[in-house]
Amino acid sequence: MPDIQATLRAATASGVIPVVEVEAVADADALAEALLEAGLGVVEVTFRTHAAAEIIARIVQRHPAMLVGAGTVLSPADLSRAIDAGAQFALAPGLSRPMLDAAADAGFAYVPGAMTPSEIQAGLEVGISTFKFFPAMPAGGLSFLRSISAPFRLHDLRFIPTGGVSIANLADWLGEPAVAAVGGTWIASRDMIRDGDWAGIRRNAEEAVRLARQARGS
Ligand SMILES: O=C(O)C(=O)C[C@H](O)[C@H](O)COP(=O)(O)O
Repeated sequence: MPDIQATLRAATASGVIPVVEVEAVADADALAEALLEAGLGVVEVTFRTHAAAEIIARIVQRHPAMLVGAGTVLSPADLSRAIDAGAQFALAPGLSRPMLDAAADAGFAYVPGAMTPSEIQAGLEVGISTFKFFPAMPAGGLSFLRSISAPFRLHDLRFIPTGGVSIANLADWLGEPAVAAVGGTWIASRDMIRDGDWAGIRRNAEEAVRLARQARGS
């Protein structure tokens, strides 16, 4: 099992993580290709469709350049399915004790959601310092994130804001040192995937990569 911190560094290296809901296994290849062609080597495949585990397995097997995260992982059973499918990391919108325990037992890179100081503390207690910040915009945006993370300044927290993130605010988020990457469905929305709009997905991904590079001065 690769080092958890190294996996999370790789997953956040581009600054952008597309969050996808894929219904049809047949769409996995075209989606992965569109993202990879745009220079995005990471994707979060959410367990919001019954095909999620199969889609993860397919991308892992056929597109080794892609780092595949399992998203919306809400139970230890989902986590096992994600790991068996070959996912390299897992994320959730929230945080729960059974999930923290299951991920620790598996030694697996798990990014729970946090939008309260209590959730941050619960993660820190088990050695987790990278959190999804969800729902980022409705919760109060960057100023809210700065406020809740301020007391934890000695803990080197890293956040992945999702929920209302888009090209309109991506640069603001990535300008914040505690933000490791942003995530969102806008790059490859459910409708775009269903309609097979691979060109549109590639364009969105290219734009996100370009803006993220600009924002980070890289
Ligand atoms: O399912 C998860 O694991 C989540 O944490 C939630 C997602 O990241 C958001 O649903 C993305 O939100 P939008 O980009 O505004 O559509």
